[in-house]
Formats: sequence, structure tokens, C-alpha cells
Amino acid sequence: MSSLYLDHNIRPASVELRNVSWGQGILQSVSLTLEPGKTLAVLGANGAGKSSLLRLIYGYYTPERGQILIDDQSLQVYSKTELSRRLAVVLQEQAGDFALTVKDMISLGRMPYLGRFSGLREQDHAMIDHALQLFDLVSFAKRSFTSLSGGEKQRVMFARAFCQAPSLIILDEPTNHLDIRHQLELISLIKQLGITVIASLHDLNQVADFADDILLLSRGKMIAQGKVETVLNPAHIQQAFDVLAIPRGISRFDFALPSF
Ligand SMILES: Nc1ncnc2c1ncn2[C@@H]1O[C@H](COP(=O)(O)OP(=O)(O)OP(=O)(O)O)[C@@H](O)[C@H]1O
Repeated sequence: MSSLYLDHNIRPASVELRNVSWGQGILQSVSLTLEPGKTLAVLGANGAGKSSLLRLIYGYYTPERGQILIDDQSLQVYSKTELSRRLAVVLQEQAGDFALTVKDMISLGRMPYLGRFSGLREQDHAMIDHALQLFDLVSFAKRSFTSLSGGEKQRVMFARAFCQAPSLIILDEPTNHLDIRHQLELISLIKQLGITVIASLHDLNQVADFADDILLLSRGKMIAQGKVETVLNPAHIQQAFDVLAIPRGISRFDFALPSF
């Protein structure tokens, strides 16, 4: 059980991809195994296929070939409600046309747990209030979502995903809009959730702090997958990004990258 989820008992999901291909070569035969509760960073240069891979895992795209399994069950087998209880997604660009307050927006995270005509219950309100505090949003609760900055919107979408109480969270460049304090706070919160996390990231040093495992993509193909200490080395970085990375030795994974 995760402490951030108070008395809610959430079991992290396992994820498996078996030779998944999509988009006529955009992704080619990608396989991975992620154990429950682990954090996977998907890395690669612009256009490598990171967002496409995430879209396949959250069911927005269907593989042309191969299989995606969550908790050993094919993604196709889950109903929409089952999937929204199990899987939450936070994207880098948030749609801005919601005429909702911040609190309303976060409340949507509880929808998968409510009957068709039933309102929020006491435990739902408790979780929403907890999310407002965790994501530093208490003073924004009554503000209109559209009036927020990019970073504030991103924190609201995290709070909404938190309220979904998922077993798996998928994050597309999660720290993109956040200032340094909120980046650090978010990474710390995500680590404390106790659920399985798959995130696309660009900052190699952040990856080393954040992830257990890495999936490295180049032009839709998997170059390497495994523990951070195995995958994050100068040879792989050169192959994926075409830059020479020099370990600085300040920490186990601290790379100086060339300036141009
Ligand atoms: N629906 C689509 N139709 C055609 N091409 C697509 C589609 N979606 C993605 N692509 C192409 O597939 C490639 C991979 O795109 P994707 O967005 O997955 O890359 P990425 O690794 O997330 O890149 P970035 O770091 O720039 O966000 C790109 O060349 C992109 O133009």
C-alpha cells in the first residue's frame, strides 16, 4: 500500500510489450517487461517514437503487430471503465477549452469510480482535497482551469491523474512546463506513489534520478532496455543522440554534454 494514497489499497501493474510494431515503421518490433511498481524512462532523440509508444500503451493507437499486456491481460480485453481505473495519462500539452474550475477538473479523476447519476462521496472529496495539497494547488481550487499557466495546468492534470488512483501512470515529458522546485517535488511525489510509471524524458541526468529502467529508442527501433546503470552509458548515448557524453564522475550517472 502506498502512503500517499492514505487508506486506498492500490496494487501496481505489470506491463509487457511483445514485438509491437506501429505506423509502417515508426515503431518496429519493440519489446519490454516492466515489473509492478517500477519506473521506466523512454528515451530517444526527437522523432524516435517515444510519444507513439506511449500512445500504444495507453490504448490510443492499436498495434499493427504484436501485443500489449497489462497485468498479463491484453489491453484490448479491458473495458473503458476498467482501463480508466487502472491507467492514468498526463500529456505535455493540456487542452485549454475546459470551462471548469481547478477543483472540478481534479474531481474528474474520480469519475471511473462513480455510478452514472451519483455525485462525489465523502471519500472522493477527501482524495480531491489531498491532491490539492500534494500538488500545491489549494490556493488555485476555485480558479478557472483556462486561466492557469502551463506549469499550473500540468500540476492540475497530475492531481487529476492521482485521483484516478491508477495502477499505472503514463507521463509524456512530465517536467516540461515545471520550474525547478516543482520538477523536484513532482519527481519525489511520483516516486512515493508506489505505482508503475512509464515516462518519456529528455534530461539524461533527471532520468538517472527518476527511473529504475530505461527503454532507449532510435528511429523507431529499440537500442537497449534494462536497468539505468546498464543502459545509460556513453556508447548508447552516442548511438541514440549522436553526441559524445562524458561521465563527470560527480555521481554514478552524471554526464557532461558538448555545447555547440
Ligand atoms: N499519426 C502519425 N502519422 C504520421 N506520422 C506520425 C504520426 N505520429 C507520429 N508520426 C511520426 O513518427 C515519428 C515519431 O513521432 P513521435 O511523436 O512518437 O516521436 P518522439 O520520440 O515522441 O519525438 P519528440 O521528442 O520530438 O516528441 C515522427 O517522425 C513523427 O513525425
